[in-house]
Amino acid sequence: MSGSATPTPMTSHRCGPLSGIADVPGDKSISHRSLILGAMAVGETRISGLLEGEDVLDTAKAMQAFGAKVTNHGDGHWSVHGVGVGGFAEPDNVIDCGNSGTGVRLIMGAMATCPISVTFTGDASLNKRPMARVTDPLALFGAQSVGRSGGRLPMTIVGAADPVPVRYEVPVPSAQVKSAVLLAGLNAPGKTVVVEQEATRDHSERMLAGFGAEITVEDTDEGRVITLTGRPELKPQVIEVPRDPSSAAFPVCAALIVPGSDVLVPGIGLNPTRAGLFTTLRDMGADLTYENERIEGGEPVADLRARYSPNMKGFVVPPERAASMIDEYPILSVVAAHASGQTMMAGVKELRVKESDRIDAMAVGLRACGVTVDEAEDWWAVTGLGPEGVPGGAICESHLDHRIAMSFMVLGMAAQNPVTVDDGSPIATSFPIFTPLMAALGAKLDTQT
Ligand SMILES: O=C(O)C1=C[C@@H](OP(=O)(O)O)[C@@H](O)[C@H](O)C1
Ligand SMILES: C=C(OP(=O)(O)O)C(=O)O
Repeated sequence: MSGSATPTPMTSHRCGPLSGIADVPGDKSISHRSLILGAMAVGETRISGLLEGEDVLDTAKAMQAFGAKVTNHGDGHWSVHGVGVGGFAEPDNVIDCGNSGTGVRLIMGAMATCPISVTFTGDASLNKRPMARVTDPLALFGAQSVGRSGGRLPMTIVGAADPVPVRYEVPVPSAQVKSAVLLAGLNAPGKTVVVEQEATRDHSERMLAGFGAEITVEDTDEGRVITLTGRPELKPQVIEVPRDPSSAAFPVCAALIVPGSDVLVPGIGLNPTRAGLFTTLRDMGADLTYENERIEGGEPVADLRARYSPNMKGFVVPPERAASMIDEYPILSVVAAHASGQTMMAGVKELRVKESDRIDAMAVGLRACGVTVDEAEDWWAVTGLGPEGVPGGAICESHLDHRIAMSFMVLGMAAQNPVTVDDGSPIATSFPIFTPLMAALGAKLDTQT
């Protein structure tokens, strides 16, 4: 669990060129889903390349509490002996999902159509995040929930003893909500239909099909319509988790802004529902190339090569691209501070309900480092200072948010004065090897323990 009682300040100093190969860890979204679907299959799912970040480890513990046998064989190799759809046992203690919105929301979906009662909690960040977006559709299946005011954790969900399938139009662009409904639909007899207006990451759809569920996806006038037939017997899988594009974003963006850099980030998934940042960086004029493009496990994959890019221009990021790069706006704002002109990021109010209010967290820290940022509820704009870089020299708050902490560490690599975050410990939730990986490329990071 992140957010230890003792915060760990971290400082990033201006560094020389970054160079080398950055082997980033496994994809967080796919890692959570591998464990959860593995726990809902009958037999043993084997997983390699699992992200061993705190968020995913909390999901592994939860699956064990529901009766699945989860084994860590070392070096990213895990196995999950599943209990079958509808086979979750009632945990005998509270399920603590730490810092993870994905973990808690997907697990709520998976248990909501089982006749068990489960209390969920998380850290100070997760316990502030909205859960009604998930408990509202789960109520349609017959699940009941009682939480703190505003639909916050800690929260108890009483799963439906006699679930009914539902049709649900997701009101916010959220893969977590979509996935919670689909996972609940697994144990409802008949067809559960989810409609989304904007395509969000489609790992649940792809993986459900891989585990043998009957699932169809149609693009229609009313949106993307996903139809799942309940009560399948899920077949255990052998899963190789691809490397996480959201983690790749940090060495890629650092290389673009640190003079003289040339970094290769191999084996990154370029699923169009995840690759919006890389498209945007190229639109801004970044020297970012896709090498050795290939298909792996049915997904487009490439080695990303990022070189110092002093001529990047400010850009209006199309709002319809937001879902495909939702976790990457904090690090994009750091690149935008090094472009010439303004970068406008609109249609992004979801950023306000992540591990922190990410618009506010970045805006306050960037301003303290000498960057002009304008913002409203649904948009923000960064005025770039060009390749000279930013003054820096501030202590920025990470608000228990790994992406904010890593973004400010990257800012410091090219800033005129060191940049400090008050607490770097949340980085371990998604990218536990961030510090040694960046240091091996040439970054100068100090952790005060
Ligand atoms: O489904 C997922 O794995 C995720 C969905 C996104 O959240 P939302 O569904 O809230 O947009 C994203 O921010 C999160 O890091 C992972
Ligand atoms: C938003 C994120 O994660 P989660 O919602 O799972 O906490 C993230 O990793 O950027």
